[in-house]
Amino acid sequence: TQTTRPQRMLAAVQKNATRGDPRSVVKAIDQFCRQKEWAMNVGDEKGCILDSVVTEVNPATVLELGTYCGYSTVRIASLLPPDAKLITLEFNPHNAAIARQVIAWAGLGDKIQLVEGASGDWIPKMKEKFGIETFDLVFLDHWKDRYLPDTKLMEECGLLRKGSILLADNVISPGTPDYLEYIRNSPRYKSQYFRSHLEYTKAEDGLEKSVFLG
Ligand SMILES: O=C(NCCc1nnc(-c2ccc3[nH]cnc3c2)[nH]1)c1cc(-c2ccc(F)cc2)cc(O)c1O
Ligand SMILES: [Mg+2]
Repeated sequence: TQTTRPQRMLAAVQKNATRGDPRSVVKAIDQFCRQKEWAMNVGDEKGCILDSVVTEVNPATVLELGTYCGYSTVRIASLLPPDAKLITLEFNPHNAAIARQVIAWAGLGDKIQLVEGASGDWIPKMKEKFGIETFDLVFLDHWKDRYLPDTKLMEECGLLRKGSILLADNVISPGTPDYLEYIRNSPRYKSQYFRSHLEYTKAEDGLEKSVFLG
C-alpha cells in the first residue's frame, strides 16, 4: 500500500538522523524536502529567523499552533531552557502520529506536549489542562484562516501577558491578510515583518513578529 509524505519524511529521519540529536533531525528533514519532496515545514531559511526569536525570548512557556510533522517543534524545543514547556497542537491525527515519532527520535519528548485537536477547542482549556498561566511565545503555523480568531481567543482567555511574543509563519504565502491587518493596526501590538521565502522555494514569504503590549 502507498505510503504518505509524512511517513516518507519520518523514514528519512530514521535513516539519516542520529537519535537524540535534534539538529540532525532538522537537517535530515530539510535535505528530504530539498532533494526529494516539498513539504510545509517552516524550513531552513525561515527556521533561522525562528531560532533567533526563540533564543532572544528564551521562553519558559511556548504554544505552537500547527505541528504537522514536528520540524519546527523540534527546532524550537532544542533551544529551550531546561524546565521550559512547549505545547503543540495538531488537528490531523495521522500527522500527529508521525510528529510524535519525529519528536521521540530527536529525544525531546520530555519538553514537548503534543495535543491533538482543534485550536478553538483547546485554547480555552490551556490553563486548567496544562497549568499554564500565560505563554511567553506563540508560534502560529496552523490553518491560515485560524490565526486571527485564535489570537483574539488567546487574548480573551488571558493567555497573553505584557511582552508575550506572537510569531506567525506564512503571512505572505499562503497569506493571512485578516491577521496582518488586525495585528499591524491594533494599538495592543507592536509588529515587525521578517521578509524571507516560502520554504524550499524562491517565492516570497515571511514571519510576522508581534509583541503584546497588554
Ligand atoms: O497549511 C499550512 N500549515 C497548516 C498545517 C497544520 N497542521 N496543523 C494544523 C492545525 C492545527 C490545529 C487546528 N485547529 C484548527 N485548525 C487547525 C489546524 N494546520 C501551510 C501551508 C503552506 C503552503 C504554502 C504554499 C502552498 F502552495 C501550499 C501550502 C506552507 C506552510 O508553511 C504552512 O504552514
Ligand atoms: Mg508554515
